[in-house]
Amino acid sequence: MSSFVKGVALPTENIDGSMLRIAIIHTRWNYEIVENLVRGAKETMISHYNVKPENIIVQSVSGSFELPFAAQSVIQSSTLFDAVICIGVLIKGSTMHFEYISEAVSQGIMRVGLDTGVPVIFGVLTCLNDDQALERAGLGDTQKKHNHGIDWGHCAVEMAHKKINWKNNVFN
Ligand SMILES: Nc1c(NC[C@H](O)[C@H](O)[C@H](O)CO)[nH]c(=O)[nH]c1=O
Ligand SMILES: CC(=O)[C@@H](O)COP(=O)(O)O
Repeated sequence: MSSFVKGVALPTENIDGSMLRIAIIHTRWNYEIVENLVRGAKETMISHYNVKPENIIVQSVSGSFELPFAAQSVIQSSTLFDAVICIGVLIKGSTMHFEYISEAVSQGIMRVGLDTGVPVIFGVLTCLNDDQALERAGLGDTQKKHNHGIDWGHCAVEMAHKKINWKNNVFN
């Protein structure tokens, strides 16, 4: 059995997030799981990068299919956001609904980021059963559990920081 642990290495540079403004848009579908993912992202940005709690705007929508529209609408508001994190949990049921939403949401979220120029983080779990979702939100009772919301918090701050640097031709 491989000892390789799947996961993401943290950014190498020290990032000061104290001036960043981040939006988190989450679903109310599977909210017990979503709630922990949101918590992980928020706490990571605050504790690791000094993002101010008042600069983290949290909005909810019904389900994951609404996330791309919500992200676009929030970005087009008069508030300038440095990054947006879309958080949802899709759990396969007995129809093809899961497959259609998963594809539409992933393509939609990517398109909003590319169209607007604001980093939009894909924080949607696409799970085949409840246990997969619980494990990836740091819940449940397996040793492998890990809250991916933490990863998304790191990613949002890094992409916001790099977007600003790259715009100013800083490539350190
Ligand atoms: N089954 C799940 C959904 N379904 C709802 C859709 O996302 C959408 O809200 C509805 O079709 C109205 O447009 N959403 C999730 O986030 N997770 C699910 O497991
Ligand atoms: C992801 C979904 O839409 C899914 O949970 C819906 O369940 P079903 O396919 O049984 O209607």
